[in-house]
Amino acid sequence: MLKKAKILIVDDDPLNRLVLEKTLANDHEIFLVESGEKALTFVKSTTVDLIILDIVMPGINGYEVLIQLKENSTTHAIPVIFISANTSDDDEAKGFELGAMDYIAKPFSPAIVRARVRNQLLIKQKNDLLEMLASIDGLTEIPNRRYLDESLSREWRRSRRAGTPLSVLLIDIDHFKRYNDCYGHRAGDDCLKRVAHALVAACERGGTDFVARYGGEEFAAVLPDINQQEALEFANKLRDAVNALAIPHKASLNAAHITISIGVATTEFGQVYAEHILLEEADLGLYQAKGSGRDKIITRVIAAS
Ligand SMILES: Nc1nc2c(ncn2[C@@H]2O[C@H](COP(=O)(O)OP(=O)(O)OP(=O)(O)O)[C@@H](O)[C@H]2O)c(=O)[nH]1
Repeated sequence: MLKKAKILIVDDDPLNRLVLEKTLANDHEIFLVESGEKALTFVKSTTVDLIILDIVMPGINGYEVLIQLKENSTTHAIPVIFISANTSDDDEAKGFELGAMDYIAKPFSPAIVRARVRNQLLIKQKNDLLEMLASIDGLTEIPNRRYLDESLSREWRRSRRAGTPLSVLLIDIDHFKRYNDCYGHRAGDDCLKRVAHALVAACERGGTDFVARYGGEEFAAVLPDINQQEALEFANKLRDAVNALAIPHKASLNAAHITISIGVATTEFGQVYAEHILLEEADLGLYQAKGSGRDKIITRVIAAS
């Protein structure tokens, strides 16, 4: 049995909103808004399981709403069903190309709307589960590189489009080979887990900030809307969190405990022409942090390109 799903209905026609609400309110929790702008504002503060979206509306239309939902890491996975009186093949094809899950023609049959909504909610439940399993690193149980790469790609597109800052951090445990050699691989695994959990716990903004395991003893973070100074503060917090663990590392050449080095790359106005540039710059910063003694943070701002 499905738990009551939250469904957002976006339609400028009050009668359509009313009929859709009556059609679905028995089985689901319904929210109604009359414009694309209000829909985008609503999903910033409320998590919904499905959106039923009209296409032709005053202000931004349904296609544009969908584009913006797809570009945002917290809303990109919400299934969208278009509901429209525009029923040409081209309209429908455009909706699917933009990522809509279904397309219902107006006037609609309540029974068909209910059935299609139920189908999409079942698909979403299964997708969420698969997505979660595919995005988690097996050892540390934090997001993996796949999750990070997808998130970076999305956030880079958003930053470029909106001209907003975006920062990327690459974080590497110092002298970890020596740790493995000294304490054994199993202790190395435990150390990786402890560091991973400390990094995750240091992320405060919940949904938007996260730390992923990037590979081996390397971690990474994607920070939307974060400029160089804020990224540096964030990196300092991560470094402090790992230092606070005080994991003994007698084979380290720079401290008596486990430390991390961090490279930070920032685009202040979304002017980076490819997402891999951010990772390359962060990697360069990390290389410099290692070269300047480890347990260090080096930030790099990417100029217009
Ligand atoms: N225990 C354990 N070790 C790992 C894992 N993944 C990578 N490593 C080890 O991490 C070590 C990384 O070594 P290097 O790349 O030489 O870097 P480092 O010793 O940390 O030196 P610097 O980065 O220069 O401070 C290697 O010995 C890898 O075997 C893992 O999942 N578990």
